[in-house]
Amino acid sequence: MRSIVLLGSTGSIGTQTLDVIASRRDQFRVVGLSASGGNVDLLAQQVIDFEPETVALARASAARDLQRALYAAANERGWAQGEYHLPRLLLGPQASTQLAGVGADVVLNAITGAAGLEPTLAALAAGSTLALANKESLVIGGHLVTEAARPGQIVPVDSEHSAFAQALRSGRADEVRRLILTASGGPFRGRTREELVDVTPQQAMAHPTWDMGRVITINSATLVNKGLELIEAALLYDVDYDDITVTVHPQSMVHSMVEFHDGSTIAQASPPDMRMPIGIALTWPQRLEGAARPCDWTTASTWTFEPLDDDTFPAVQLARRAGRAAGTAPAVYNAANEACVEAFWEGRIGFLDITRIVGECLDEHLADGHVADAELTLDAVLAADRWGRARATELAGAAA
Ligand SMILES: NC(=O)C1=CN([C@@H]2O[C@H](COP(=O)(O)OP(=O)(O)OC[C@H]3O[C@@H](n4cnc5c(N)ncnc54)[C@H](OP(=O)(O)O)[C@@H]3O)[C@@H](O)[C@H]2O)C=CC1
Ligand SMILES: CC(=O)[C@@H](O)[C@H](O)COP(=O)(O)O
Ligand SMILES: [Mn+2]
Repeated sequence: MRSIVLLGSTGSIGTQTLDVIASRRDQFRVVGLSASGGNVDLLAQQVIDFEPETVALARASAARDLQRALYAAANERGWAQGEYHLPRLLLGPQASTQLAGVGADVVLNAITGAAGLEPTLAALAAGSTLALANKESLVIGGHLVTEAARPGQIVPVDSEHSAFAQALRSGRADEVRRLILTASGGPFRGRTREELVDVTPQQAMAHPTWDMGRVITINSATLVNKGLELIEAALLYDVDYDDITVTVHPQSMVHSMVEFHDGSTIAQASPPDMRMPIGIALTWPQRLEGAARPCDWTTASTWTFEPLDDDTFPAVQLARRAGRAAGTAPAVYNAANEACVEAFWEGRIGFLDITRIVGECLDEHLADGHVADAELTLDAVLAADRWGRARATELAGAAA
């Protein structure tokens, strides 16, 4: 029986993780759940269903709402007070970090954004296996995260990196020639820049193959998600940026590939369903039987691959720059993007402004304020994160 702490339990990855666990109570015990406090009704249902010992809420003011929601959810099931479980509550901005550090067998970090960094470090320090969906924490933390981990302690949940981990088992590290990172291309694949000027957040949310949270869905539309994944791959598998190729594969059936030095390419394929990578991350290195449906070979289908249009979607090139510069550059890339996604969502900037502002922030940071990789500290990452957000918000204001 593995004990699981699930951070970000009310989100897209969080709910799918609980879906995987729900039918396998003999294998997994949920000991902790965390959320920001934005959806206490769902969190209350999860508490009643999974009976975690501890619940962490980033917004302390949501605690009372959670207690009310728990009472209402129990009432709905006809339970009186005392008949349902009341977890210990951790409250405030550090609550998920405290929960991540309790020493569960597996901490699955499915928080969105840079807020996942300290929980990631706490899970590693506590010796837990870190099932990592929150790619931002690895990207911005860089070697602070990889060096805090013992070999194999970080298991990727991100579908592409799960594919790499699975394919890499086909050969030795010194037999790998390059990684091929697949991208769906997002909802605007094939469009020109002129055709992207007026696109709306609603159009950007129409991902062709995956149903995901807001930030990652907008990031898929700009290709910033692929930029983050490029840095994630370089850090996880210690591969040079020159040896990672991005290819657009609109069907999202092949989740990524590894090319070996004998000319062989090993691909991992399955329908776009996160329960597969979530399942294998919870039981790595074993596979979790029945985690998701396999490919259907009874009907005709076509899988296509095409080069990325870097002129229309500059996010991957910007990430290559940030990743190569390392140090605090990836933190600025991510923070500026998070601020821009919010500004785009609120109608303060246009779609093309997102990568334009991220690029400008990166240029300014590299010219002045960049902390090199050798000098990187947690404080430097957090300062770069604050600076990137503030500067991007300023530039977004000027664009409005
Ligand atoms: N969705 C997907 O298919 C995939 C997602 N990922 C990655 O997984 C992560 C989560 O994505 P996704 O599930 O889509 O996101 P969602 O927006 O759907 O969910 C985010 C979750 O994080 C919680 N949260 C947000 N801020 C905080 C905080 N400061 N402290 C604690 N909890 C917080 C939210 O709580 P609340 O509801 O209370 O606001 C919610 O539970 C991201 O890093 C994403 O890039 C990677 C691959 C695929
Ligand atoms: C499911 C998953 O891992 C997402 O990160 C997915 O990759 C998004 O798709 P694209 O960024 O390729 O559009
Ligand atoms: Mn992915």
